[in-house]
Amino acid sequence: MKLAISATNLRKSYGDKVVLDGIDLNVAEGTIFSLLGPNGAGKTTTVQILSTLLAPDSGKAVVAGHDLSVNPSGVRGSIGVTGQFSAVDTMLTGEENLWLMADLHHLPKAEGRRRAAELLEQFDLVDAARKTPMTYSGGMRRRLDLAMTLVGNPRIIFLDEPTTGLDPRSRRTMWDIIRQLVKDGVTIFLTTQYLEEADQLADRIAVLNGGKLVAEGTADQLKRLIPGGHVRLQFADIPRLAHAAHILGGVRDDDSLTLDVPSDGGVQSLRSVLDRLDAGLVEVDSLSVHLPDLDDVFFALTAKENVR
Ligand SMILES: Nc1ncnc2c1ncn2[C@@H]1O[C@H](COP(=O)(O)OP(=O)(O)OP(=O)(O)O)[C@@H](O)[C@H]1O
Repeated sequence: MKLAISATNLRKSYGDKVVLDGIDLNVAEGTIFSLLGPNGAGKTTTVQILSTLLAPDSGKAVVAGHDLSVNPSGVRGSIGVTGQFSAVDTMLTGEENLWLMADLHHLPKAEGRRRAAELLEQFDLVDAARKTPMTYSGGMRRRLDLAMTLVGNPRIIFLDEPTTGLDPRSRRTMWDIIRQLVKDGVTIFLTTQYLEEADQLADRIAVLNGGKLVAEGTADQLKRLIPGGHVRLQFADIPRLAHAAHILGGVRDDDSLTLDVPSDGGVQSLRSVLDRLDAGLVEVDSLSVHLPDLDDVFFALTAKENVR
Protein backbone atom coordinates (compact mmCIF):
# COMPACT_ATOMS: atom_id res chain seq x y z
CA MET A 1 0.00 0.00 0.00
CA LYS A 2 1.44 3.32 -1.07
CA LEU A 3 0.76 6.21 1.28
CA ALA A 4 -0.38 9.59 -0.01
CA ILE A 5 -0.14 11.13 3.44
CA SER A 6 1.74 9.95 6.47
CA ALA A 7 2.06 12.02 9.61
CA THR A 8 3.77 11.14 12.86
CA ASN A 9 3.31 12.79 16.22
CA LEU A 10 2.04 16.14 14.96
CA ARG A 11 1.76 18.71 17.71
CA LYS A 12 0.39 22.22 17.68
CA SER A 13 -0.46 24.62 20.50
CA TYR A 14 -1.67 28.18 20.57
CA GLY A 15 -0.23 29.65 23.77
CA ASP A 16 -1.10 27.13 26.47
CA LYS A 17 -3.99 25.70 24.43
CA VAL A 18 -2.98 22.34 23.02
CA VAL A 19 -4.83 21.84 19.72
CA LEU A 20 -3.01 18.76 18.39
CA ASP A 21 -1.47 16.55 21.04
CA GLY A 22 0.53 14.03 18.97
CA ILE A 23 -1.43 12.94 15.91
CA ASP A 24 -0.47 9.99 13.67
CA LEU A 25 -2.20 9.66 10.30
CA ASN A 26 -1.76 7.33 7.35
CA VAL A 27 -3.79 7.77 4.19
CA ALA A 28 -3.45 5.26 1.35
CA GLU A 29 -3.26 6.54 -2.21
CA GLY A 30 -6.52 6.63 -4.13
CA THR A 31 -8.72 6.48 -1.02
CA ILE A 32 -11.00 8.83 0.87
CA PHE A 33 -9.94 9.54 4.42
CA SER A 34 -12.27 11.47 6.66
CA LEU A 35 -11.34 13.38 9.78
CA LEU A 36 -14.28 13.87 12.12
CA GLY A 37 -14.45 15.86 15.30
CA PRO A 38 -16.59 18.35 17.17
CA ASN A 39 -16.21 22.09 16.54
CA GLY A 40 -12.79 23.26 17.59
CA ALA A 41 -11.29 19.76 17.68
CA GLY A 42 -8.44 20.78 15.37
CA LYS A 43 -9.60 19.47 11.98
CA THR A 44 -8.85 22.68 10.10
CA THR A 45 -5.54 23.01 11.93
CA THR A 46 -4.60 19.50 10.73
CA VAL A 47 -5.54 20.38 7.13
CA GLN A 48 -3.57 23.63 7.36
CA ILE A 49 -0.49 21.78 8.59
CA LEU A 50 -0.68 19.01 5.97
CA SER A 51 -1.21 21.56 3.22
CA THR A 52 1.81 23.65 4.33
CA LEU A 53 -0.25 26.68 5.39
CA LEU A 54 0.78 26.27 9.01
CA ALA A 55 3.92 24.82 10.60
CA PRO A 56 3.46 22.23 13.36
CA ASP A 57 5.36 22.76 16.63
CA SER A 58 6.81 19.29 16.17
CA GLY A 59 6.23 16.05 14.33
CA LYS A 60 6.85 14.86 10.83
CA ALA A 61 4.66 14.51 7.77
CA VAL A 62 5.19 13.25 4.27
CA VAL A 63 2.61 14.34 1.71
CA ALA A 64 2.71 13.05 -1.89
CA GLY A 65 6.23 11.77 -1.23
CA HIS A 66 7.56 15.13 -0.04
CA ASP A 67 8.61 15.87 3.51
CA LEU A 68 6.63 18.92 4.69
CA SER A 69 9.56 20.58 6.42
CA VAL A 70 12.13 19.81 3.71
CA ASN A 71 10.16 20.37 0.51
CA PRO A 72 6.97 22.36 1.15
CA SER A 73 6.82 23.55 -2.45
CA GLY A 74 6.89 19.92 -3.64
CA VAL A 75 3.88 19.31 -1.41
CA ARG A 76 2.11 22.42 -2.70
CA GLY A 77 2.66 21.31 -6.28
CA SER A 78 0.88 18.00 -5.65
CA ILE A 79 -2.13 19.07 -3.63
CA GLY A 80 -5.31 21.08 -3.93
CA VAL A 81 -7.16 22.64 -1.02
CA THR A 82 -10.81 23.54 -1.03
CA GLY A 83 -11.61 25.20 2.23
CA GLN A 84 -14.44 26.77 4.09
CA PHE A 85 -13.39 30.06 2.56
CA SER A 86 -13.78 29.94 -1.15
CA ALA A 87 -11.13 31.08 -3.61
CA VAL A 88 -13.83 32.13 -6.09
CA ASP A 89 -13.56 35.75 -7.28
CA THR A 90 -17.12 37.04 -7.49
CA MET A 91 -16.22 39.83 -9.93
CA LEU A 92 -15.09 37.36 -12.59
CA THR A 93 -17.30 34.89 -14.47
CA GLY A 94 -17.03 31.18 -13.72
CA GLU A 95 -14.99 30.69 -16.85
CA GLU A 96 -12.67 33.62 -16.09
CA ASN A 97 -12.07 32.23 -12.59
CA LEU A 98 -10.87 28.99 -14.18
CA TRP A 99 -8.69 30.84 -16.72
CA LEU A 100 -7.14 32.78 -13.86
CA MET A 101 -6.29 29.52 -12.06
CA ALA A 102 -4.80 28.16 -15.28
CA ASP A 103 -2.60 31.28 -15.52
CA LEU A 104 -1.55 30.85 -11.90
CA HIS A 105 -0.50 27.30 -12.75
CA HIS A 106 1.44 28.63 -15.76
CA LEU A 107 -0.56 26.56 -18.24
CA PRO A 108 -0.11 27.73 -21.85
CA LYS A 109 -3.16 29.76 -22.89
CA ALA A 110 -4.71 27.16 -25.23
CA GLU A 111 -4.15 24.41 -22.70
CA GLY A 112 -5.71 26.57 -19.95
CA ARG A 113 -8.80 27.25 -22.08
CA ARG A 114 -9.13 23.55 -22.89
CA ARG A 115 -8.83 22.54 -19.25
CA ALA A 116 -11.36 25.22 -18.18
CA ALA A 117 -13.89 24.02 -20.79
CA GLU A 118 -13.39 20.42 -19.70
CA LEU A 119 -13.96 21.30 -16.03
CA LEU A 120 -17.05 23.43 -16.79
CA GLU A 121 -18.49 20.43 -18.58
CA GLN A 122 -17.49 17.96 -15.85
CA PHE A 123 -18.99 20.12 -13.11
CA ASP A 124 -22.19 20.93 -14.97
CA LEU A 125 -21.37 24.64 -15.14
CA VAL A 126 -21.47 25.18 -18.92
CA ASP A 127 -24.65 27.26 -18.79
CA ALA A 128 -23.26 29.33 -15.94
CA ALA A 129 -19.79 29.79 -17.45
CA ARG A 130 -20.37 33.38 -18.60
CA LYS A 131 -22.14 34.47 -15.43
CA THR A 132 -20.52 35.75 -12.25
CA PRO A 133 -20.68 33.49 -9.18
CA MET A 134 -22.84 36.15 -7.53
CA THR A 135 -25.75 34.61 -9.46
CA TYR A 136 -24.80 31.02 -8.52
CA SER A 137 -26.47 28.80 -5.96
CA GLY A 138 -24.38 27.53 -3.02
CA GLY A 139 -23.91 24.18 -4.75
CA MET A 140 -22.73 25.83 -7.98
CA ARG A 141 -20.18 27.92 -6.08
CA ARG A 142 -18.80 24.85 -4.33
CA ARG A 143 -18.54 23.07 -7.67
CA LEU A 144 -16.71 26.03 -9.20
CA ASP A 145 -14.42 26.17 -6.17
CA LEU A 146 -13.56 22.49 -6.54
CA ALA A 147 -13.15 22.85 -10.31
CA MET A 148 -10.64 25.65 -9.68
CA THR A 149 -8.72 23.37 -7.33
CA LEU A 150 -8.56 20.76 -10.08
CA VAL A 151 -7.04 23.02 -12.71
CA GLY A 152 -3.57 22.04 -11.52
CA ASN A 153 -4.39 18.28 -11.58
CA PRO A 154 -3.58 17.70 -7.90
CA ARG A 155 -3.00 14.10 -6.78
CA ILE A 156 -4.25 14.83 -3.27
CA ILE A 157 -7.19 17.06 -2.46
CA PHE A 158 -8.01 18.44 0.96
CA LEU A 159 -11.72 19.10 1.24
CA ASP A 160 -12.50 21.05 4.38
CA GLU A 161 -16.25 20.68 5.00
CA PRO A 162 -17.14 20.65 1.28
CA THR A 163 -20.90 20.36 1.71
CA THR A 164 -21.60 22.46 4.78
CA GLY A 165 -24.73 24.49 4.11
CA LEU A 166 -25.70 22.67 0.91
CA ASP A 167 -29.17 21.21 0.38
CA PRO A 168 -29.44 17.40 0.19
CA ARG A 169 -29.51 17.32 -3.62
CA SER A 170 -26.42 19.51 -4.02
CA ARG A 171 -24.71 17.46 -1.34
CA ARG A 172 -25.34 14.27 -3.31
CA THR A 173 -24.03 15.87 -6.50
CA MET A 174 -20.86 16.79 -4.61
CA TRP A 175 -20.55 13.23 -3.31
CA ASP A 176 -20.81 11.87 -6.87
CA ILE A 177 -18.08 14.27 -7.96
CA ILE A 178 -15.85 13.22 -5.07
CA ARG A 179 -16.40 9.51 -5.85
CA GLN A 180 -15.50 10.14 -9.48
CA LEU A 181 -12.27 11.91 -8.48
CA VAL A 182 -11.24 8.88 -6.46
CA LYS A 183 -12.01 6.58 -9.39
CA ASP A 184 -9.57 8.70 -11.36
CA GLY A 185 -6.90 7.93 -8.74
CA VAL A 186 -7.02 11.08 -6.63
CA THR A 187 -6.65 10.83 -2.84
CA ILE A 188 -9.18 12.77 -0.79
CA PHE A 189 -8.64 14.09 2.73
CA LEU A 190 -12.06 15.14 3.89
CA THR A 191 -13.17 16.93 7.02
CA THR A 192 -16.85 17.04 7.68
CA GLN A 193 -19.37 17.62 10.40
CA TYR A 194 -21.83 15.32 8.64
CA LEU A 195 -21.35 11.81 9.88
CA GLU A 196 -23.52 10.49 7.09
CA GLU A 197 -21.06 12.05 4.64
CA ALA A 198 -18.13 10.19 6.18
CA ASP A 199 -20.22 7.02 6.30
CA GLN A 200 -21.13 7.35 2.61
CA LEU A 201 -17.75 8.35 1.26
CA ALA A 202 -14.82 7.48 3.45
CA ASP A 203 -12.72 4.32 3.21
CA ARG A 204 -11.33 5.16 6.62
CA ILE A 205 -12.46 7.56 9.31
CA ALA A 206 -10.51 9.06 12.19
CA VAL A 207 -12.19 10.79 15.11
CA LEU A 208 -10.35 13.73 16.64
CA ASN A 209 -11.21 14.87 20.13
CA GLY A 210 -9.34 16.80 22.78
CA GLY A 211 -6.24 17.03 20.57
CA LYS A 212 -5.94 13.26 20.10
CA LEU A 213 -7.25 10.69 17.66
CA VAL A 214 -9.67 8.67 19.76
CA ALA A 215 -10.59 6.09 17.09
CA GLU A 216 -9.71 5.13 13.55
CA GLY A 217 -11.10 2.55 11.16
CA THR A 218 -13.73 1.86 8.54
CA ALA A 219 -17.27 3.06 9.29
CA ASP A 220 -18.25 -0.53 10.15
CA GLN A 221 -15.29 -0.99 12.48
CA LEU A 222 -16.19 2.22 14.30
CA LYS A 223 -19.83 1.18 14.62
CA ARG A 224 -18.74 -2.08 16.23
CA LEU A 225 -16.82 -0.13 18.89
CA ILE A 226 -19.96 0.71 20.77
CA PRO A 227 -22.87 -1.42 21.90
CA GLY A 228 -26.41 -0.36 21.15
CA GLY A 229 -27.67 -2.72 18.44
CA HIS A 230 -31.18 -3.95 19.19
CA VAL A 231 -34.34 -5.40 17.74
CA ARG A 232 -37.49 -3.36 18.36
CA LEU A 233 -40.65 -5.43 18.67
CA GLN A 234 -44.05 -3.82 18.38
CA PHE A 235 -47.11 -5.35 20.09
CA ALA A 236 -50.85 -4.79 19.84
CA ASP A 237 -51.53 -4.43 23.56
CA ILE A 238 -50.00 -4.35 27.04
CA PRO A 239 -50.61 -8.04 27.91
CA ARG A 240 -48.70 -9.21 24.83
CA LEU A 241 -45.92 -6.71 25.54
CA ALA A 242 -45.72 -7.82 29.18
CA HIS A 243 -45.63 -11.47 28.18
CA ALA A 244 -42.84 -10.85 25.65
CA ALA A 245 -40.86 -8.83 28.19
CA HIS A 246 -41.16 -11.70 30.63
CA ILE A 247 -39.77 -14.14 28.04
CA LEU A 248 -37.09 -11.97 26.44
CA GLY A 249 -36.13 -9.30 28.97
CA GLY A 250 -35.05 -6.09 27.24
CA VAL A 251 -36.29 -2.53 27.64
CA ARG A 252 -40.05 -2.11 27.59
CA ASP A 253 -41.98 1.04 26.67
CA ASP A 254 -45.66 0.81 27.60
CA ASP A 255 -46.62 4.03 25.79
CA SER A 256 -45.39 2.91 22.38
CA LEU A 257 -46.05 -0.79 23.12
CA THR A 258 -42.49 -1.67 22.09
CA LEU A 259 -39.80 -3.86 23.51
CA ASP A 260 -36.09 -3.34 22.66
CA VAL A 261 -34.03 -6.51 22.87
CA PRO A 262 -30.22 -6.35 22.48
CA SER A 263 -29.14 -7.93 19.19
CA ASP A 264 -26.38 -7.72 16.63
CA GLY A 265 -29.08 -7.69 13.94
CA GLY A 266 -27.89 -11.01 12.47
CA VAL A 267 -30.24 -13.72 11.18
CA GLN A 268 -29.37 -16.10 14.05
CA SER A 269 -30.23 -13.57 16.68
CA LEU A 270 -33.50 -12.57 14.96
CA ARG A 271 -34.51 -16.21 14.57
CA SER A 272 -33.85 -16.88 18.24
CA VAL A 273 -36.03 -13.91 19.30
CA LEU A 274 -38.92 -15.00 17.05
CA ASP A 275 -38.62 -18.66 18.07
CA ARG A 276 -38.86 -17.74 21.75
CA LEU A 277 -41.92 -15.57 21.09
CA ASP A 278 -43.50 -18.43 19.10
CA ALA A 279 -42.79 -20.90 21.87
CA GLY A 280 -44.52 -18.55 24.33
CA LEU A 281 -47.44 -18.05 21.91
CA VAL A 282 -46.90 -14.28 21.85
CA GLU A 283 -48.00 -12.52 18.72
CA VAL A 284 -45.76 -9.68 17.55
CA ASP A 285 -47.07 -7.01 15.16
CA SER A 286 -43.80 -5.87 13.64
CA LEU A 287 -40.07 -5.98 14.12
CA SER A 288 -37.27 -3.60 13.15
CA VAL A 289 -33.51 -3.89 13.48
CA HIS A 290 -31.49 -0.95 14.83
CA LEU A 291 -27.71 -0.88 14.57
CA PRO A 292 -25.66 1.94 16.06
CA ASP A 293 -24.94 4.57 13.43
CA LEU A 294 -21.96 6.87 13.20
CA ASP A 295 -23.87 9.48 15.21
CA ASP A 296 -23.99 7.08 18.16
CA VAL A 297 -20.28 6.31 17.72
CA PHE A 298 -19.39 9.98 17.49
CA PHE A 299 -21.33 10.94 20.59
CA ALA A 300 -19.93 8.02 22.55
CA LEU A 301 -16.34 8.80 21.55
CA THR A 302 -16.48 12.57 21.94
CA ALA A 303 -18.79 12.79 24.94
CA LYS A 304 -16.12 13.21 27.59
CA GLU A 305 -14.20 16.13 26.31
CA ASN A 306 -15.88 18.78 24.24
CA VAL A 307 -13.60 21.57 23.18
CA ARG A 308 -14.63 25.22 22.81
N1 LIG B 1 -4.65 31.36 15.15
C1 LIG B 1 -5.16 30.82 16.27
N2 LIG B 1 -4.89 31.33 17.48
C2 LIG B 1 -5.38 30.78 18.61
N3 LIG B 1 -6.21 29.71 18.63
C3 LIG B 1 -6.53 29.16 17.46
C4 LIG B 1 -6.03 29.68 16.23
N4 LIG B 1 -6.52 28.91 15.22
C5 LIG B 1 -7.29 27.97 15.81
N5 LIG B 1 -7.30 28.11 17.14
C6 LIG B 1 -7.99 27.25 18.12
O1 LIG B 1 -7.60 25.92 17.86
C7 LIG B 1 -8.71 25.04 18.06
C8 LIG B 1 -8.88 24.15 16.83
O2 LIG B 1 -9.37 24.93 15.75
P1 LIG B 1 -9.72 24.29 14.33
O3 LIG B 1 -10.24 25.40 13.48
O4 LIG B 1 -8.58 23.50 13.84
O5 LIG B 1 -10.90 23.31 14.73
P2 LIG B 1 -11.92 22.54 13.79
O6 LIG B 1 -11.94 21.14 14.31
O7 LIG B 1 -11.60 22.74 12.37
O8 LIG B 1 -13.29 23.24 14.16
P3 LIG B 1 -14.57 23.65 13.24
O9 LIG B 1 -15.33 22.39 13.03
O10 LIG B 1 -15.29 24.60 14.15
O11 LIG B 1 -14.04 24.27 11.99
C9 LIG B 1 -9.89 25.89 18.38
O12 LIG B 1 -10.10 25.90 19.77
C10 LIG B 1 -9.50 27.27 17.91
O13 LIG B 1 -10.11 28.27 18.69
